[in-house]
Amino acid sequence: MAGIMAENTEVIAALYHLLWLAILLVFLSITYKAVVRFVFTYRIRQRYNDIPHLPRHWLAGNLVNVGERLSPSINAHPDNAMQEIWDELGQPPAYMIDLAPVDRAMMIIADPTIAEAITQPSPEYKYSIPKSNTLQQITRLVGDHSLVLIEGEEWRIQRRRFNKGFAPTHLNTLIPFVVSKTRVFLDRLKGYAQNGEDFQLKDPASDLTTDIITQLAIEKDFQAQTVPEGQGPKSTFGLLTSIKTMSSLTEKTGQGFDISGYIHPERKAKEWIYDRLYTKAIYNEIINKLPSIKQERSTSGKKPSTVSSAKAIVNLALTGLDPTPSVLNSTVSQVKTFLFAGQDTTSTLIQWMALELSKSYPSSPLYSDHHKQIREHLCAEHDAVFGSSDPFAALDVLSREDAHADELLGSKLPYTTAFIKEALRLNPPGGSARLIPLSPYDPDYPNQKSQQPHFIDLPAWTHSKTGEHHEARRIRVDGMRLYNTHFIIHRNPNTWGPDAAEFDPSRFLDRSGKASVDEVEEAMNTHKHNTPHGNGSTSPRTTKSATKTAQTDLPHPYHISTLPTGSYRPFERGPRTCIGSNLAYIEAKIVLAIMARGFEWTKVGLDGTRPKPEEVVYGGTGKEDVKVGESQGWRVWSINQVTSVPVDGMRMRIKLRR
Ligand code: HEM
Repeated sequence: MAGIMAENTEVIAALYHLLWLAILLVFLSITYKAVVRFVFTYRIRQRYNDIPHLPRHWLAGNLVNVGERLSPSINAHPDNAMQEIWDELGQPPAYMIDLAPVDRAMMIIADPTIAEAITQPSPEYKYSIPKSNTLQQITRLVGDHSLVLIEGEEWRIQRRRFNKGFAPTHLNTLIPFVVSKTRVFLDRLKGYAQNGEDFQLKDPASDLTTDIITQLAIEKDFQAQTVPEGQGPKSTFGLLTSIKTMSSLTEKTGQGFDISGYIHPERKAKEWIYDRLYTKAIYNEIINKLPSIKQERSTSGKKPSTVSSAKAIVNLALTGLDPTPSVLNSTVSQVKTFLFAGQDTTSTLIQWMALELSKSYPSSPLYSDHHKQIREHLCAEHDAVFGSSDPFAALDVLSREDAHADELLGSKLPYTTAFIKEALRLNPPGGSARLIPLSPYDPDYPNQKSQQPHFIDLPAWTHSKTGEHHEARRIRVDGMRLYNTHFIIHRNPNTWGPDAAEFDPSRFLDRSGKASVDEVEEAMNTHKHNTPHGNGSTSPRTTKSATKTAQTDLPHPYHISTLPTGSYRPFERGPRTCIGSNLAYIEAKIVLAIMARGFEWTKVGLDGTRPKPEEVVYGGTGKEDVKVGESQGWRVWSINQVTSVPVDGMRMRIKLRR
């Protein structure tokens, strides 16, 4: 008995010591982390003083004064608050938000030359400065091997594998399918016109883009436009519902601090379940395709000689490869990426285009003669190319085999293209966030100890309010997140001129206003291969900021061809440019060809006619629309739903025009 007691005492004493040891280890680890954080904060406070910024608290930096403006309760995309701060700071080329000790500092970029410098290759960063780790928040949505997330050689190999699926030669084979799906979209619009009820354009537009991207990616027609909600792929656990749910559950970066996002177990569980369902469904679709891909190979004995002989992007990407687990995993990630990236972005573009059309009708409170002229130009071009007898003739013409639809869409619609470009300029659905590890030691990147300091050139600028001049200077940026804020870059009056906030497609037309779009593209890409300097420095070749050459015969004084390189970048530029831009243009051109001539658009609610109190107001803010609308000057603004989307789903009422 005494022996057992003694043994127990020893065990208890040993456990007691272990407990103390554990407490000591936890204490040391917390102390170590606190010291690292302290040093990190100290460095941040020392390093970036040369970059314009709002006043900083000695301990909390900009956490409070910027955090208040980014609060999720404001229900606006962070780009809006960032533009507000930029204005307040006098519109500098870039400014800093200091989030230490909670997070690293962030640079908000408004100047195209800086944006260009960080997205072009350099000796240090072969495929441009790496993406920010904040993007990891979309990992479940797009898969961990997604093109959007991966870096280095892995990225290069994957991009090469999938580029062919988005090449114009391949996309052109898809035009008949896009046209046939746009017919279904047209039928839905006609339905809304007939019943005269308000609707959110986001619904038919995102169903259309879903139908197109699922076909292109995995050759699967889910008939998103006709399947009723709650059935088939739109049932509770259906594939289309899974994508939407995954997207809505994704944490929104840059949206201030929201504790519910971190501790919501129900949300985490839901995310896990839908991720499993979604990934499995995509995986099965790919597995089911393997026999036909093999068949294609064995019948031809070699790879298909033209990309057009195989339609789905996965077919193209898997042809000639052994379907090893790693190949299949990365393919699943890319398909998830395409389904996500191919839907909301293009649907959002369609919605903003409709808003601009609505301003051309006297019923709109935002009516202007300028908008009416723009619509007339647009319709005249459609009359000339597709014939004037039927407003929907574009769909018939484009489906005729002898029509050379690719040429029509490629170069015969310069005004339409300019209209689309302008809609994307004012309302870019995304931006690009990059990150350079802190030198010489970064707590999040311990393997990067030997890295050199990294500098970029901040061009000279004049404070928009005080008129104070600031000389150009080199600023140190390692350790920072660098955010190319397309929303600000595209609306920067120092680049785009005093009417930067106005919708005007002539910025993208040539002298005659009729030239082929290729010429405009050429002008835009003149400095395409602009490579930054080495030695840990990123410095663009073009440093002029809105330096205007006297080109009075251009249709717009701030014509795209006169602007600094990289002023226009809705799809981002450099190696990590969007893979789907050609597809987005094809879709937008076909849709615009029926929206402009076929319907009279009336915006309802925000930016349009004010609803009566008893009317149901729906959209991102629900019945709050009216209240929030008042505070925001009754304009449609964008909110953060992974990409930037119109707050009210673009609520419209339409009539058939002819
Ligand atoms: C109006 C439509 C679209 C806009 C404005 C747009 C915009 C962008 C932007 C700004 C990026 C860079 C993101 C970053 O740097 O983190 C990007 C990348 C990407 N986009 Fe798009 N996108 C559009 C449509 C599409 C479509 C239709 C697809 C595919 C089906 C697509 C697939 C991708 C992919 C895979 C990437 C990553 C490319 C890489 O890093 O190699 N996008 N897009």
